[in-house]
Amino acid sequence: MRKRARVIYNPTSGREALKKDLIDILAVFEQAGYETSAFATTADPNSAQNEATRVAKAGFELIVAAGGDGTINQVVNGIAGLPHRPKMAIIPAGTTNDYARALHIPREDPLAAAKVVLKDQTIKMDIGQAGETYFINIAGGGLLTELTYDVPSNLKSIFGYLAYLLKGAELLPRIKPIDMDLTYDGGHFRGKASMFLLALTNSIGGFEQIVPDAALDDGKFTMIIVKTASMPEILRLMGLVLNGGKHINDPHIIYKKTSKVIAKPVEERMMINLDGEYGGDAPMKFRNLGQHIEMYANLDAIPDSAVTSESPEVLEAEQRFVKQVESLPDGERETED
Ligand SMILES: Nc1ncnc2c1ncn2[C@@H]1O[C@H](COP(=O)(O)OP(=O)(O)OP(=O)(O)O)[C@@H](O)[C@H]1O
Repeated sequence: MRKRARVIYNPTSGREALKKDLIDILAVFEQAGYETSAFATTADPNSAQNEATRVAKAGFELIVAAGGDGTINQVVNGIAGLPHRPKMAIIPAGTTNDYARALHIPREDPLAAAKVVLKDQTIKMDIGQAGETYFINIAGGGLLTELTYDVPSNLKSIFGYLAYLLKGAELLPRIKPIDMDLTYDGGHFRGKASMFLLALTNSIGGFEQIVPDAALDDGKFTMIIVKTASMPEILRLMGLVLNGGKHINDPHIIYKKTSKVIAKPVEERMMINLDGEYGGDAPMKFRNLGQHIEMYANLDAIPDSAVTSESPEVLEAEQRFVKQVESLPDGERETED
């Protein structure tokens, strides 16, 4: 039997280019050896997720997520918990398209994005699990991340967001550090911070310098804790970001690699942001599922530093080691309070 592919596309996302090119996109996947059909997502917010689960259970070999980062997130949520997870391909059609940027998939031309499949290059991507939900790119908590819910979606890039904050002066008094308690591989932070972020790729809000050294398949999040909440300090840090990622050594920043995080609020409520959407309240456990979903990517264009040569077995051994270290009494571990 021929391999089967399902294109799950959001007919409302981004430009009309996706719908216009759909017939040609289907032909590309046929050319790649897949018997291909298409499903248009509906106003039901779970439609992409449900369809992804259905076709994965039916044994399809490939799901093509065509839309914005929200559609990719939903497809991943539909398959991440299943034992048989089809491969994925990405056709970006949103506004920011962080995920396609990380995989070096063309972002302006849906047909060119589809043709990446013809190169037959894939990468087994790490994804994150937070409670029962999965995320593909970024999780976070703290008041700086909570404010994103109020931001119009066309400003959801980090810098558009800062401009919005500076303009919308009524939001500024809400930015203050809150007490948080974060346990990560080999360390612990308890103190005031304006946000923490867990990144899976180096592509956040349209920028590649916030997490300059994120690897896509090393089984680890890059964690950033921003300890200051002063707007001039945050703007200075953004300046360091633009200046080649120099923020990572700043004393206001904790920058670590970790495969697991437990986030607990101390006194105030801490809402958790998963891929830009509200994802429940802390306490929350985050786990990196190393090399969990195989995706077509433009591997030639991805820098070597973003791809590990480690096999899943080596990653597993590393994670076992981390567990052993975590079971040591606190005094034998590094702490940061
Ligand atoms: N047929 C539809 N009618 C109305 N809403 C839809 C439909 N299909 C999907 N949606 C909604 O679109 C949202 C997902 O959007 P997606 O991320 O794909 O594109 P986008 O919003 O253009 O991207 P970006 O977030 O990058 O701007 C979800 O909230 C989903 O419920």
